[in-house]
Amino acid sequence: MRASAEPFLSLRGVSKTYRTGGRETVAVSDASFDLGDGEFLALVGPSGCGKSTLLKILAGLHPHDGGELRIGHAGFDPGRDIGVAFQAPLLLKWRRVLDNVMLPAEILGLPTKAARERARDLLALVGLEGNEDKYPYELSGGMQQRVSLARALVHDPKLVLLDEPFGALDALTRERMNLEIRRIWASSGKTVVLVTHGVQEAVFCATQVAVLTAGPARMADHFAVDLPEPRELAIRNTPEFGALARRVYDRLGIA
Ligand SMILES: Nc1ncnc2c1ncn2[C@@H]1O[C@H](COP(=O)(O)OP(=O)(O)OP(=O)(O)O)[C@@H](O)[C@H]1O
Repeated sequence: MRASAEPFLSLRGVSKTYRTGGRETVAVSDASFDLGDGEFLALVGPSGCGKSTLLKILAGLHPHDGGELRIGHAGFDPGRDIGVAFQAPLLLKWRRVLDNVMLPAEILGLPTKAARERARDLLALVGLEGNEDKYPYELSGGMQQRVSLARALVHDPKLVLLDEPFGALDALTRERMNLEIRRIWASSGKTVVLVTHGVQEAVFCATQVAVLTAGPARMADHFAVDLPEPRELAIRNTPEFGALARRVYDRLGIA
């Protein structure tokens, strides 16, 4: 692990209750954990357990209404240093693929030439070389999701928040993207938080796994994944991997 003395992320008793139409929904209760610099955290759990809500709190899109949250070190700028990719790709349909990827760099006023080069490199990295001038409607759902992943990285953020970014991909592309996101993570030193329903994906990708359960939403477990690096897909067949995956299934009450 690459944790420094002061954690990059620190949550203590973070909670969030939605109040709509006279109804209250406890989406997150008592989320407490530390995450070191350059760690890769997977938030895993069933639908409705509050994973997306927790990610949106980290992204600064939703306020939390209880507990304490600290992100980044001195000089960390949430507007500049966070990259987010959501379940839905949310591309602008009137902009070509390259211009969609460029969007955060434009908003932040980063030098155009360097940003365009980086956008092209990222599109190649996610397997979309040659699609730069297409419009989103010309791409499959999985390709659109990969554009949104490239867009989340274009401004070189320190913290990357990924909400089920591989959900719409076929199984083979999903495995390839798991390897790619690990490669990007390993070579960049970024801190990554990945929301997923996939137990195997969580254990394969992450250095830390947090298990959330629904009804009521709460954190059921949080552990380090001490598997050797770099990881290849075959690691999923080892007893060590199997034991960690079983631990998650147990916490989720899946026999
Ligand atoms: N904007 C909102 N207003 C009211 N309730 C909400 C809102 N967003 C989420 N919820 C509720 O909060 C709970 C947690 O939702 P959340 O989307 O965080 O779960 P999730 O674990 O990400 O689910 P999924 O895996 O299906 O995306 C659910 O009961 C959901 O209905």
